[in-house]
Amino acid sequence: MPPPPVPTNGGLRAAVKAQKKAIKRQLREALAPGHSQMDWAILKTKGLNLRGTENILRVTPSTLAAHTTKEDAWSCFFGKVYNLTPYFSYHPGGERKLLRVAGKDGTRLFVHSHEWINVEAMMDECFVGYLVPEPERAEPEDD
Ligand code: HEM
Repeated sequence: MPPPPVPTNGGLRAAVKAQKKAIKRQLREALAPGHSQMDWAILKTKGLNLRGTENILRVTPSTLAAHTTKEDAWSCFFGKVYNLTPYFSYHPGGERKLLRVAGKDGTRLFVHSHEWINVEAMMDECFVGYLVPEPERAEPEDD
């Protein structure tokens, strides 16, 4: 097989720039010690209430939209709503990516980034409830 083409000067510069950018991102989003996926799995076995609610709820889009801060972030994946807050510091893709989907349906971005990840299994202890449509408003009655 012939060797790969040597990049021209411009191509090389672009490659180095992309590499530096990737390293910067990795450093910025490095997980703190004790925050690996194994640590997350262990945390889930501790019997803590990670969902932050007592019962499984029916969540409307407007209720979902009220949970947008890092301290209180809900998102929906494949029709199921999860409390993201406990997972922020464990997410290998960084906290900012999770915050992007807080308060809304994150399925599209989730699938775009890693469709192979089993969100149901990883976030089972953070399951808040099912996304349901807004209740229909009663029409005012004519006299
Ligand atoms: C609760 C939902 C989520 C869970 C459980 C989750 C879990 C994970 C896991 C386990 C990885 C590591 C994958 C690997 O090493 O192969 C990862 C990486 C990543 N995640 Fe997520 N994720 C979630 C939501 C999201 C969302 C909504 C986005 C985008 C907005 C996102 C973007 C990314 C990116 C870009 C990476 C790659 C990081 C890298 O390789 O440097 N994730 N996520």
